[in-house]
Amino acid sequence: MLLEISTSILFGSLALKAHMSRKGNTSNDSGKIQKIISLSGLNVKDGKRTLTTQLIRKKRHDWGWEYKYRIPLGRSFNDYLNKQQILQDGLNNRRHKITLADLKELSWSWDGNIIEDIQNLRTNKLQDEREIELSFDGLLIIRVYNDPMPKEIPFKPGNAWRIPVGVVRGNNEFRYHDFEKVPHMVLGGSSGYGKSVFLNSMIVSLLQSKPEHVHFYLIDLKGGVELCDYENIKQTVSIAYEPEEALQTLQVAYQKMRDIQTKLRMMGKKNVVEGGIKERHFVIIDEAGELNPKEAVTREERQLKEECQKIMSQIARIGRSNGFRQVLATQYPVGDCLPRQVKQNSDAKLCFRVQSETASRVVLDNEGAEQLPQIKGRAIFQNADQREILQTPLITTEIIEETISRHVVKPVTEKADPKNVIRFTPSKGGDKVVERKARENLVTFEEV
Ligand SMILES: Nc1ncnc2c1ncn2[C@@H]1O[C@H](COP(=O)(O)OP(=O)(O)OP(=O)(O)O)[C@@H](O)[C@H]1O
Repeated sequence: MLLEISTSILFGSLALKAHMSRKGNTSNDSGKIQKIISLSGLNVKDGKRTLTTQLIRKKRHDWGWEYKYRIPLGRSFNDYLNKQQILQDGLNNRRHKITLADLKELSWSWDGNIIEDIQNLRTNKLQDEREIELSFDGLLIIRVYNDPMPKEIPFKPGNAWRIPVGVVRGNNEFRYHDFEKVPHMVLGGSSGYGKSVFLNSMIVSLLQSKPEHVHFYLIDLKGGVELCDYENIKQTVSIAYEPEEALQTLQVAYQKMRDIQTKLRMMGKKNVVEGGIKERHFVIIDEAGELNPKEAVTREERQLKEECQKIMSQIARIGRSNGFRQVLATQYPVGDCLPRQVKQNSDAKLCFRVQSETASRVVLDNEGAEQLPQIKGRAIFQNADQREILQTPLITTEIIEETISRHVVKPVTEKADPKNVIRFTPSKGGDKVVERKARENLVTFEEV
């Protein structure tokens, strides 16, 4: 009898331990974190005293543990941020041990080959990576997550002017960006981390939820490889692949914005919402760094790029009330690649991994994006209220093609009313602008 009771208690506690361990709830790493902090040289010597990083609070959550530390005088949050990888690797070391709970779990699913099962368990443990995140609110906050974030999230459209941005940790909740609330966005990230995929998700989401009211002014300075798919849809008013064409596309957008402004003034309304205007106009520039006048070789090129940046700044300043939204993406976030006024007016920022703290500052006004893991689609999304790490959706070519196929129109060649013609210096690709403007029956360009 006594033996039966003690066996039940033993197996009951083993089962509970295995369950807790599966949920990651038994692993309290505060001691280990403090040890790693100390070994990586973050404590401070003050004469004979050593000032340490003091644990103030720890809290268990469904997703893992949160630890709060007071950092010693003489250390900054950045010092800890620079050691993030060391901390993460140190914490993951311990997981390589096979525990009693693991063996207990194994016994439940044992299929007769214990050696192979233990080998598999060890391999899985070695690949098992917990991720950590650091932040600062007066105290250093270290979050240790039980499970890594998913590396691939399928595309899911938003609704109205809300587009999907990505999925956050823990409950895998989708975050959206509402262009009615925050009209402009900047995107940054080193090559190959997901800027263009994100732009595609955004355009497809808008096409699916607002096909009758969305208008695009697309500038693809990566030679047209990313946005050319949208060239022949009715929502694309103008598209450009070279800086000269970019100026024309921006001029078309600017002219339209002025027309709306005049219309609203005549109606006595302050903005498109008050004026009942449902159309929204999206100026999207992939590789805005190509329009940086500082990078120009000739005087003409510099003037052209300055003109482009002037219009981008004006759209950023007065676009909101006139229904204009601007999204700029850049792979080279250096100081002046994004005009100051554009940055000041773009409260939404999405930054994939970048090379340096400086690049992170250009996009986010904060460091951090240089510490993101080398995972495609992993980004920091920041607006006035919050800053979160998320995994952006991966849209498939099939979804893009299927969405586009619903809106393709044949290029129209008729000209607009001659009295609306603006003159411009000829360049490659000008015809494309003429065609689209004529189709929309807006102001058109005519070569001189
Ligand atoms: N959200 C994502 N989830 C998973 N994989 C992704 C995601 N975004 C991009 N990728 C992968 O990364 C590749 C490169 O993405 P993308 O073309 O968007 O990079 P980019 O930042 O625009 O690079 P570049 O500036 O060099 O063009 C994609 O072909 C895809 O395989």
